[in-house]
Amino acid sequence: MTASSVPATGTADRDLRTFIAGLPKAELHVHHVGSASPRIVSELAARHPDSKVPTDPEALVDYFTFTDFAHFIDVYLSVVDLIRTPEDVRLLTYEVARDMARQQVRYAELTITPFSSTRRGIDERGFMDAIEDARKAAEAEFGTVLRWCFDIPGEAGLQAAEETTRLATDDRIRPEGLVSFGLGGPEIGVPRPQFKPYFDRAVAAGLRSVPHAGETTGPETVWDALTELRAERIGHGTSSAQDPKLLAHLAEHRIPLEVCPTSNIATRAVRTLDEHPIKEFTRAGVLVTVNSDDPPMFGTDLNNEYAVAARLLDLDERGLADLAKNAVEASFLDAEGKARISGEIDSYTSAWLGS
Ligand SMILES: Nc1ncnc2c1ncn2[C@@H]1O[C@H](CCC(=O)c2cccc(C(=O)O)c2)[C@@H](O)[C@H]1O
Ligand SMILES: [Zn+2]
Repeated sequence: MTASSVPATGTADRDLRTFIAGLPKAELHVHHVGSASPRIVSELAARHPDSKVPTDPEALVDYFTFTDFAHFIDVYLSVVDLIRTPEDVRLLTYEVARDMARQQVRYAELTITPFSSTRRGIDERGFMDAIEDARKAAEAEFGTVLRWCFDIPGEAGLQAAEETTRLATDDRIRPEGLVSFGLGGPEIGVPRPQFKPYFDRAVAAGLRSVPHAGETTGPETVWDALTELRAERIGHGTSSAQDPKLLAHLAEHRIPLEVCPTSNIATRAVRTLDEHPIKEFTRAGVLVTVNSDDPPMFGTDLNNEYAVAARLLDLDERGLADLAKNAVEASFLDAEGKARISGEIDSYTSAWLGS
């Protein structure tokens, strides 16, 4: 690289990052507890000083460096342990929405694991009221629309599945903002088909099926998610790239993938960004959405994930706008909500490009 090409590349990258920062966006794969910023984590850690989570935001960077997926889940659960009261839940949810609004996120489907909170003693009514209260405040004050995905922490077993399904389907407790039903945590040793009866009940109650699959195991897990759990979108789906028939199936049936590039590196599911299969997905015609998963834990945010995708997919502003519109299309918003955000994306992009 010549010395003179350095500033030119830097400028183009900066311009694209500025474009991304203002681009209206939707986020479809982001975890509630995994979105706690260093500021929120240190505030919660200070409230609960018996925890092993560092209170110093700088020390958190080391604490959030993972040796593998199992280590990530251990650290994740230590942050779950910081959330002990409905007021902690409300603070977390409201502050997460504020961070989203700063990034021009207009709509987010936030994955929440209510079982992890109810089993730690938070009253279920208090929990639901706290997330709903924060959802309404966030929409009124920041203009960010939140919807919930309740996920089963698969490794916690069928009792967790039963409890999550009850909380998601019982009209007396399920929150108004709930739209979908998921399955998270480790995949190794946690076969997807055992969760079929729970997904059947959730789908019968009107929820959309969005399990994690193919993040840490092979394409057969994605097939299981499709055939047994009736998945309408796939969380990660990274290993789908190993199975051309699966890629063709995802493309033909318009089953979107919720791709989270930096997460896959941080948990060591993929070795390097350059080896990430996102390009193979778009080449096969799969509807790709880009997401942040657990942004502060992975040292990223949604804007950075769009910049990563721009590099891996060689996208310009129009390509990035199309990527943002993929997320709107793949969302569980109604037609009017989709048209509104897509329209905003188009207006912003036209104004930016001066056309
Ligand atoms: N990249 C990710 N890929 C997958 N999942 C991810 C990712 N990021 C965040 N999660 C979240 O981690 C939770 C894991 C919780 C879990 O395994 C567990 C096991 C045993 C007991 C308990 C408990 O609470 O006592 C919890 C999942 O439910 C999911 O929401
Ligand atoms: Zn996830």
